[in-house]
Amino acid sequence: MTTIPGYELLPSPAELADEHPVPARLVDQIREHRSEITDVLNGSDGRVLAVVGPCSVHDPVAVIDYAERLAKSAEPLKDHLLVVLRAYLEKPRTAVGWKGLLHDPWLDGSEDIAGGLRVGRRFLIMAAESGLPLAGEFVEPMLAPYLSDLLSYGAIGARTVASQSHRELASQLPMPIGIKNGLDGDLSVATAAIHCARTAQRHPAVSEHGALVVRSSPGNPTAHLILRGTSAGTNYDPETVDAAIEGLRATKSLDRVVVDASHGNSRKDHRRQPGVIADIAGRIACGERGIAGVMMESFLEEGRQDHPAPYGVSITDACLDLSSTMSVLESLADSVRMGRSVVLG
Ligand SMILES: O=C[C@H](O)[C@H](O)COP(=O)(O)O
Ligand SMILES: C=C(OP(=O)(O)O)C(=O)O
Repeated sequence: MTTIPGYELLPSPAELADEHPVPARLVDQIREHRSEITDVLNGSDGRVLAVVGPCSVHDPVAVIDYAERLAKSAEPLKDHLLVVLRAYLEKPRTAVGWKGLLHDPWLDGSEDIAGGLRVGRRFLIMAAESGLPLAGEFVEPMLAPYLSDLLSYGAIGARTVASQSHRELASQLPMPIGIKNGLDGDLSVATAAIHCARTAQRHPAVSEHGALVVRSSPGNPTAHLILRGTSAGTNYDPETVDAAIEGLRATKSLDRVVVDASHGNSRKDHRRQPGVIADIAGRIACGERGIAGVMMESFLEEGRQDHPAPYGVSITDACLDLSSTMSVLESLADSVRMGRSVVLG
């Protein structure tokens, strides 16, 4: 094999999957999780989706610890909430910064992406053993085939919602895809992205054997909107949710939304997340059906610190601690139960 200066050859997605195969029982579990999440999103399952976990995975051991504790504590809520673990291995940056475990697994700026793919895949297999469905954001479309078989929920973020290649990727992915509103809050961009993701596309992609191919994607009917707030403020108020749903209906898209309590909706202050969820929970208790789920940034300990941070503390966005997260989820589960009795009369 010829080595070209400045290039480093990566294993193909198939080679990496051979090195770190998904055990058969997890393949079945992931298939079931994707279908359960789809049912919750379209309302045929009356539970509410709760995508919770750290802003980013920088210490796989701490996140597995978090996942095991979350899975155990959330078990009693399972009739009302479908809890999904944020297992985010890539971070989109506003300017420059650490791009996540996949890009820089040793957190030393060496950007060993081959190492990151291996560590990331091993981490996702171990996290799936917690029994929780896993969520991730797809930042670099070329890296998606390395890990997408392990995720049950995907996100396209605020910084890439207008990107054609991300919309094409969403049209091919085999799991429900949440598409965030952009930083400026213009919902028409996210609505257009959802419409594109629902539509069949022919587009360039990387095959499982690492070849550059033209792929025919069927379109993803599970693409839906995540309201994450804007650079200027929040966007989970009833009027914005109703306007968003109207826009989604106009393009015959999935007409229920997920509200991200973090980011613009908490104005980047993690302590505001419980208030956002309490507001949503109150509306759900009164019979609101347009909100299919919530997202929260949560880790073992609250807040954030630059690397090296203490065990269980985020090194990217500030998080709510696990015990406060559980209180929030317990109240949300109560509201879902109450809302169901309102809807059923
Ligand atoms: O969710 C995490 C961050 O908000 C996102 O990656 C952007 O981070 P940055 O603005 O610190 O670059
Ligand atoms: C980067 C994220 O969100 P957003 O795209 O909304 O900023 C995230 O959820 O990690």
